[in-house]
Amino acid sequence: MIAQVIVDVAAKQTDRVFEYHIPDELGEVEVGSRVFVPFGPRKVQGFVIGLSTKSKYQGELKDLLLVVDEMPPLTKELITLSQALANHVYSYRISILKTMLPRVMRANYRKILVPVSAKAKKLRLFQGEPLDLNRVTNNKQIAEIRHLLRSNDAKVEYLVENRAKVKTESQYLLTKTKEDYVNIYEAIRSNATKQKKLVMFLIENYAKFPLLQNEIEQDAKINTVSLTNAVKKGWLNKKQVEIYRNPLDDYDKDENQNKKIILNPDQKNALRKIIPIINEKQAQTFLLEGVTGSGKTEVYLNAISATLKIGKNALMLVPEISLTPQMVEQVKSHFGEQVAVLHSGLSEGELYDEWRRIRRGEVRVVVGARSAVFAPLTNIGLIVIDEEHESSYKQEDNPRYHARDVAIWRSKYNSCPLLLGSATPALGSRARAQKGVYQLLRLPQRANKQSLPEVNLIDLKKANFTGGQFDLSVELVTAIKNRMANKEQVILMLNRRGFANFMLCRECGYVMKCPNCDLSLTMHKDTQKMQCHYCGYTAAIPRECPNCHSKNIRFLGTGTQKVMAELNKLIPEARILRMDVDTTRRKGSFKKILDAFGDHEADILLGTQMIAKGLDFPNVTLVGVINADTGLWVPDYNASERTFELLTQVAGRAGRAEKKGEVIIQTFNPDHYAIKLAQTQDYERFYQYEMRVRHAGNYPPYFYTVLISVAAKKEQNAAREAYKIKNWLQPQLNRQTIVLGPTPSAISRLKNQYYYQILVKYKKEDQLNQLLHQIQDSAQKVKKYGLSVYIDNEPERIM
Ligand SMILES: Nc1ncnc2c1ncn2[C@@H]1O[C@H](COP(=O)(O)OP(=O)(O)OP(=O)(O)O)[C@@H](O)[C@H]1O
Ligand SMILES: [Zn+2]
Ligand SMILES: [Zn+2]
Repeated sequence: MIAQVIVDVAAKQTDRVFEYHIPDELGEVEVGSRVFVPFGPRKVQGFVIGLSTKSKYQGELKDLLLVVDEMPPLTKELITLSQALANHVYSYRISILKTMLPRVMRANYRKILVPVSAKAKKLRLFQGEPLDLNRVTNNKQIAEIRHLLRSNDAKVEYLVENRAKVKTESQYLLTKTKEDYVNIYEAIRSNATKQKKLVMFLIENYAKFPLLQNEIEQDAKINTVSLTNAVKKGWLNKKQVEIYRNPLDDYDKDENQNKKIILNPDQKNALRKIIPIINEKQAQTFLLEGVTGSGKTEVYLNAISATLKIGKNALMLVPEISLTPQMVEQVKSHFGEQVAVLHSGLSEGELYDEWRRIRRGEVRVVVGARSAVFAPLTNIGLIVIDEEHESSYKQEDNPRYHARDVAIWRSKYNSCPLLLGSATPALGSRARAQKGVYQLLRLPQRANKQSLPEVNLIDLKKANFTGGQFDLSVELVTAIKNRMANKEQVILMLNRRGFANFMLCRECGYVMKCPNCDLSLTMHKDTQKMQCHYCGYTAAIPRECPNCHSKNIRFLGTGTQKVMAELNKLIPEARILRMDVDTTRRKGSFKKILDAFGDHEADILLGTQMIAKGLDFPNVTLVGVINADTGLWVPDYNASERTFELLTQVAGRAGRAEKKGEVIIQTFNPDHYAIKLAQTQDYERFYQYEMRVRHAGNYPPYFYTVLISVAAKKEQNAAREAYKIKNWLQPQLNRQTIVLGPTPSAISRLKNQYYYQILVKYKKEDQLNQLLHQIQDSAQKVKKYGLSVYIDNEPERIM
């Protein structure tokens, strides 16, 4: 047999199928397997994407060396998907295949130097074993290595290091009959109490065996020494077994179980449309547009139940799952052990375990963040995407895929419905529903008939502030105090989008910037450093202007820490929880903070955008937005959409149960339509308005867009190459197609690279895909000049 392999070398020349002969001793090799193959002078990893009996290749095929995993990590579906996606997102197929694996399984290559000649083997350099080249730093050694390589006394090899470790534990098995153990028990000296205890345990728990070490130790307070002795005496056998780490151990399983929910008529209506399509196994996409607190989750859960009922499995995506432990708890309490969870908050081991449970067909429901769209789940009968408008569903790095597009592909492949849900659908999704491509379902009211909260706008240009800072208006502070007097809770959001805490000199206007990037440095109080958010560069906080040495410098902008200090001063009795990137860095900290807030251990939850979505706390009656505007001036065509969506979502956290909610939004632009329409939380009106804006500007969803970015160390090289691309591309496109640029990106320099970009807006271009692939291919050839070209299909950000 012959294996068709995609090798793990990301380059144009290798972005194709290579054939290898499968030697008999490897047995049957399946499609989807990870393999190890000789490739030129090296050995590399690859994926088997097909099998054949004949080859067109004239010469003799090399042998496949080994199969890495017991079970092929990728399914046939995922192999097929990888091809379609590579074409769509202008990525090498190997990059896609690797993206489909959990992080832990993406092999690390270790370069090692292996002695060849007898002379080399005796060298001190090797000390009897190959040398790890990644560890070599000293110049003398490097010279010696070069010399050995040139004289062919040594060669470089690549070792694949699989980081994923299976967790094992000791398991004990019985060796004798129950009667035997009784006899043994009788024979033990009466003062050997530990032995007696152990054997009695074996007799009493005879039917429960085999048992894991910690099960025995926990149950019977029998220690390891006793167990080891028992094995020596032949009373027990011991072996190592594989166990799964359970990431949901710390979730309270029946928290929601007592809450019996009777579906309201809108929810029932939605399900009446969805369930027949699940049963008929049709690839229909639904858009569930339901206001905040309308009970979309309940619709998802019922649809998943219906899917399981017909013997099919369900895949559910949520944005950054660690942000919504509430959602995970609900799914878990409904479907219990049949659920696997995949997200970046898990440890590598936990992720690997969950992933294997899915691959082995041991679970029926998968919940996860963006990359879970590649879960190796089979027999899929329903895909759900919650908060489908979330921009985190688009991966910003190569491969630049959108989870929604992948879900649509899988829905077609599996012939099953896709259910998208949001209170603020992406404009493009809503437009597709308008055209009938998706079926629109609406939940226009909150689940319990409670009205949406009332929203007040505070004009920051005229506001009265309390305290010495310009962060908190009198109205907002008064409202917080009122709510606290009622023992109700408050969510305060500080918008960090397009925003920084930077240093400005009031004498000469100097702004402290990163020497590598074109960005101002952000001040971090906790680390006492000025930091670049893109490359990580840090510098000390200056006491005087680095430019003119004036002491008259200011740190502008506000941060959660500063607001927290301010609140502590103004309302000393307030208990405040802070939630931002700094307080949530450690695993599990999200859940801790949210649990504490849910248990009313604090009055105020103060956080960045991460608290805007999905939270459901019945006791929250006031939501305050400290600064609504920062995102409005980001130079992106969708800045208004993002702002409307964020404000509507965060407003929706207030008054979700019996008590009525109130929202206060502080803004410099109370007349901007995105803010005014967020005040009424009227998505449909925003949709109508924004569609006209997009139409006038020839923007999506009226046009498709592709962004071509060119990066180089020297600015003129990036610009020159960008013009070359445009001049080559434009004459080959239709007249109505718009090609904008090249322009320097809004952030034109990042990590010492200059960026120029071209935006192509088009309605119909049959050749474009092929032309872009050509651009990508020729970019490979000029790579030696330090140029790189990125192609982003339907970019979420044009900066
Ligand atoms: N039929 C119902 N009757 C009473 N309460 C319900 C019903 N359906 C859902 N709920 C409750 O309403 C609250 C809001 O529901 P859910 O969190 O699903 O809203 P949502 O639509 O996802 O909102 P958001 O978009 O703001 O996240 C929850 O506490 C839920 O338990
Ligand atoms: Zn930088
Ligand atoms: Zn200065």
